[in-house]
Amino acid sequence: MNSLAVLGAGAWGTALAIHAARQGRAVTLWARDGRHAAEMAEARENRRRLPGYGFPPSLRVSAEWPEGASLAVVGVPMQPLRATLATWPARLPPLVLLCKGLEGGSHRLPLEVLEELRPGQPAAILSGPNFAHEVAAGLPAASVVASRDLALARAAQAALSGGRLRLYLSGDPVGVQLGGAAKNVLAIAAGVAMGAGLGENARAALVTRGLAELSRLVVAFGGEAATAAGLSGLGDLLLTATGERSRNTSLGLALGRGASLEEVLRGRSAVTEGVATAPALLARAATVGVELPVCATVAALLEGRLDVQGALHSLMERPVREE
Ligand SMILES: NC(=O)c1ccc[n+]([C@@H]2O[C@H](COP(=O)([O-])OP(=O)(O)OC[C@H]3O[C@@H](n4cnc5c(N)ncnc54)[C@H](O)[C@@H]3O)[C@@H](O)[C@H]2O)c1
Ligand SMILES: O=P(O)(O)OC[C@H](O)CO
Repeated sequence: MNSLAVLGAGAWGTALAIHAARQGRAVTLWARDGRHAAEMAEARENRRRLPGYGFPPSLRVSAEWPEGASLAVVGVPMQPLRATLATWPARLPPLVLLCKGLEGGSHRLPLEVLEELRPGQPAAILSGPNFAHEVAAGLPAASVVASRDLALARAAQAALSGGRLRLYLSGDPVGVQLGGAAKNVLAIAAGVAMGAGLGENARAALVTRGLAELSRLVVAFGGEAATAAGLSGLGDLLLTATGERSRNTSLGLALGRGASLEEVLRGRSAVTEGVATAPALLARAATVGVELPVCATVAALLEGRLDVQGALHSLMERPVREE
């Protein structure tokens, strides 16, 4: 691997750029906004998205398109992915997407959006239990890099593993992407339960039944049940649904305490992927006849069709069945 580009200076892209540069790799962090790039180059830190973590010397910041990279990590969130890709040059190096979610409207997974726009573009997905600030702090973490193109996934694994970040390889990109999408929606459910004072029993039940929903969905889409039980599924669900640092859980907490969705979103600049993903996930699951009761309840809450008591009622009054 010669040089690595990180396209998009959000929190997670920046953390991975810092991590890779610490491993001695030549890394260019590209920001679309020239002012943001200039600020980062001056401060040697991304004060807008990941304050407090200085850039290693081998991390270069640029608003100029990084030519000649042999691999590029894409740090753009799910909803702006399509519009952002459309502005990029025709020829791109192999890509590693970081986003977790489904596109509203098309209900597509990240690699599907890419394939639709750039047919044949080599790409992988990286997903797992990773808060950006912990990786930037050099704390130990693990994640999964998945692609149908295992040679590319191996190249990404080699380029980004090292130090305290351990990447596992997977040939199940659909299962990995569904895990990253569903955990955001399920984390909102966990947050609502805690915010509304429903108790830790309720949270554990929601997370576990949510994992069962995810497993059914992964298998229905031709993925492996083991992927749902791995880092990108159970692992990320554990982290996101229990960590108050999670934007999805904290949004759920606020809703559970009685705030409206508009109030919560008004106060944030960072993405909360579960909001747009909840209805998209349901629509996608309906195409293969998979029922997602916990995710459906979150979607109904977000759309204002249910309040917390109504949500609780709709889940508890479902017919009892085998686990
Ligand atoms: N932050 C984390 O800890 C973390 C960890 C793992 C995965 N992820 C995933 O990585 C993706 C990026 O998350 P993040 O936390 O780095 O994002 P962020 O909110 O910190 O930054 C978003 C980045 O995308 C760019 N962008 C382009 N178009 C945009 C638009 N229309 N709206 C918002 N931003 C736009 C912004 O300029 C910015 O660089 C998400 O899908 C998220 O789920 C995040
Ligand atoms: O803050 P969240 O909820 O977007 O979660 C961040 C990461 O996806 C955790 O793996």
